[in-house]
Amino acid sequence: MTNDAQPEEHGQALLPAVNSYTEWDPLREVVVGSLLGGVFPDWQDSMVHVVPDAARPVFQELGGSPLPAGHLKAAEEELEGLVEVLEAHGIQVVRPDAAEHQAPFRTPHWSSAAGLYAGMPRDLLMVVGDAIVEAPMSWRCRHHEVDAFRSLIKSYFRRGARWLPAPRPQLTDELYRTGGDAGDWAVTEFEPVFDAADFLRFGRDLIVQRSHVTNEFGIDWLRRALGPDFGVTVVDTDDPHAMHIDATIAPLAPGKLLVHPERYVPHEIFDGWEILPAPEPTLPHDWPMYFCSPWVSMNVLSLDPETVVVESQEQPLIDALTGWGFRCVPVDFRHVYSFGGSFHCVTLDTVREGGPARYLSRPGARDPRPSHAEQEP
Ligand SMILES: NC(=[NH2+])NCCC[C@H](N)C(=O)O
Repeated sequence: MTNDAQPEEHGQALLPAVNSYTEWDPLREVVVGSLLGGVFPDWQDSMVHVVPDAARPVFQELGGSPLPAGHLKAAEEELEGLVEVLEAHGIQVVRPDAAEHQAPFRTPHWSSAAGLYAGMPRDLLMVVGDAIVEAPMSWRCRHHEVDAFRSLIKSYFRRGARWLPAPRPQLTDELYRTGGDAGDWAVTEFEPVFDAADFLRFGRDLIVQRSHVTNEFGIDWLRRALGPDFGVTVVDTDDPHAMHIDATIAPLAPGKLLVHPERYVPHEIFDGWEILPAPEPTLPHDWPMYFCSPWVSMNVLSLDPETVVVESQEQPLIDALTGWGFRCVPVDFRHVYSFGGSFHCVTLDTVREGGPARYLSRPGARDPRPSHAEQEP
């Protein structure tokens, strides 16, 4: 495992340093996050919409404190296990730099008691073709999360990748909606914000959900930054805690969509795709889950259109995927679940085979809404 792999090292076909257009093409290189030194996030009221109820007092009381050492150590060992499995499949694995997540920081407008971790690159970064996009994340504690990945991004840039950092968000109080009606989003249209994990890539089309961390302004910014070669379509989901689409929809191969049976809302863009409802997760009800729901069971990672990395104890999902014709690669990951995600969340696929093909039913699909987000009154 090196942090400076050369494209020609990817085996038979020469591929650019960064090349990834879908969630399923054969994987050649991937970033795997690290939870080392991770801390509980400094509480912001906007988190109330997405943090599991049981975790709220923990965040409010322990914001900025280290994540529980024993559980974190087990999670880091599971991440190492994932790295070994990926390398055994001939996939190049690169990791982020160590970072001082406990360090407090401030801007002229606000301060944060600490950062968070470098465990979920999917939330922060997105690869679209040969471009690495840095997301303007709305949680203040994540404002410097990219620092742990910057040496990797600079290395990819030096080897020919495009680098698209979104406008650095101000994250002033005007961005956050406190209180309001149940249907209101936690973030206003004050400035462009999104988490990269609210998007999924289908070749020339991306889909995205509006969420408590992704606003229309952010979706508009990305649509314009990617230009006319890519369509960006907003799809609805039925998740009151909406943050990150990859535990609601998981494209596994061309025409095969794994979905959360309640959160998934049918959309014409998936016409012709086989919709595969994920079975109930098997996580014990008393398992510590600080950041997300047990439905991260469906947050799988495709190594190629036939092969999927699945949590080893999610037997109903393994059986279902096997029945749908996939080869499942089981990896222990329940301790990682506790800190916010699973295989798709903790990875960033920087090199996959394949190119900008069309897979969705409205070629060049675009959201018919106006080309810019209306400003909030
Ligand atoms: N990229 C991620 N961290 N995805 C995690 C999605 C978790 C989702 N909000 C849930 O609670 O089910």
